[in-house]
Amino acid sequence: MYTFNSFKEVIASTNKTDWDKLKQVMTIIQSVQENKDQALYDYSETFVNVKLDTLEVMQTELESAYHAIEDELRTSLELAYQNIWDYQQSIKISDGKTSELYQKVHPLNRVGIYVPGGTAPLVSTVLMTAVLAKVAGVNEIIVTTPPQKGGVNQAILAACHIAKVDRVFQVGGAQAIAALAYGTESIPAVDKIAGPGNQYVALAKKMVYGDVGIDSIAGPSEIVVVADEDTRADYVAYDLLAQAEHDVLARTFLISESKEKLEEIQQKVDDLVDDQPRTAIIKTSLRDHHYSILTADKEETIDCVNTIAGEHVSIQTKDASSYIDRINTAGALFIGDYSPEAIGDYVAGPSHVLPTGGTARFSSGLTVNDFLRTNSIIALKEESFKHMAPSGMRLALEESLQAHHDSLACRMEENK
Ligand SMILES: NC(=O)c1ccc[n+]([C@@H]2O[C@H](COP(=O)([O-])OP(=O)(O)OC[C@H]3O[C@@H](n4cnc5c(N)ncnc54)[C@H](O)[C@@H]3O)[C@@H](O)[C@H]2O)c1
Ligand SMILES: N[C@H](CO)Cc1c[nH]c[nH+]1
Ligand SMILES: [Zn+2]
Repeated sequence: MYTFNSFKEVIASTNKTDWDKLKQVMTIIQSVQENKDQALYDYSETFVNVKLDTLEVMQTELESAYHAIEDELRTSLELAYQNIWDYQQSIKISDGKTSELYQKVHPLNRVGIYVPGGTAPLVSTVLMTAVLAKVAGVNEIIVTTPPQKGGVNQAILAACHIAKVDRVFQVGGAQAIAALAYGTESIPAVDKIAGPGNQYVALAKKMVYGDVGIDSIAGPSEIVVVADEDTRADYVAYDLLAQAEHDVLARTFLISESKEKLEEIQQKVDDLVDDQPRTAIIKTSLRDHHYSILTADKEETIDCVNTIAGEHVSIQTKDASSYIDRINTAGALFIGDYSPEAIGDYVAGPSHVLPTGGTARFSSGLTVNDFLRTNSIIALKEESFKHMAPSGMRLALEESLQAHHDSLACRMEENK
């Protein structure tokens, strides 16, 4: 158990780039740039032991998968689809009011979406990304997801059909990010890559950024839970297990001003962990990346949450709503007993693709607006120009940029 002071040193040292892993990822990216499709076939054999005949999944397979999955699964996907669509539509930015100065919004042309599938097929991620691109009006949506023995997961394909994804490729890891960034014989280069993934995917996105757009660093999952003396220990325990089961690198943070509650929750986690099918992953994650922090008071609790800048922050105290205005670095904030993080993973509406590793200090969760770009419009009338230009001319002289000055001055002189 940490105090906030002892924890501060730990958190400062954990959010650093793993340079050795980054070098491995760089080798993969360079290999895809040089050998294109062949590198993708080779990495499929190396990393997932699958010998592929083709990289692309046909559209007809998406439709067949949609009809083949269980009715209950199809209905669940469709409910999630609708909630995601409605929420994203409600937050979509639009053109500024037309005047002499305003902003115009344009959908991106072609985007690549990464759907994780290493240790679990993240069906929900298809909807939490592609639907947003669709609401934005993106012209072409390309999904990549790791190859699987026996073919790509049927529910992932069905979700791609529901979201009207244009093309699907069975390519995973850093090699998928490289293919989307630079293109291969089969996979066209995209304008922006979005979607979460493990450390290799996250590092690859970081490396290709600039040659292509990325959404954020959405790496191994994290949760920060705040509990008080009345919090349900079983609820919190399951919430911690739910994030720990994503990855051995997943991080879980539990904060309370009550030492007894921290101990009770810890005991509950210990009691439940062996019943989970992914117990090996969970135990490693908890052993290496679980932090239980005892804080002195509410101010310190808030300071601690903001310092972590976690992907998910779940407030399960009696005064949960009072935290909303005070937490300013959460990827997403979950308030009260009936907003568990897992409801956000699947069906609430906001995307579950969120920044990790402290990057929520400066990045936001994925939204429809990540698939739009804006440009400003400057369409001045003569009168407005003539009002502004003398100041511009003076500033140009201050910068020793005579041609800038003259570009304005010649228009001041015209039609005098
Ligand atoms: N932050 C978010 O928004 C968010 C959302 C959903 C999931 N996630 C995270 O996504 C991740 C999914 O991870 P996953 O592993 O199950 O699937 P993944 O699809 O992200 O990665 C699997 C691929 O990683 C590559 N890989 C595996 N081991 C490698 C190695 N040693 N060297 C190079 N490449 C290697 C392989 O190509 C493999 O196919 C988890 O970390 C989860 O927490 C994050
Ligand atoms: N919790 C993950 C984001 O960290 C998203 C997810 C998808 N499926 C289940 N969970
Ligand atoms: Zn999850």
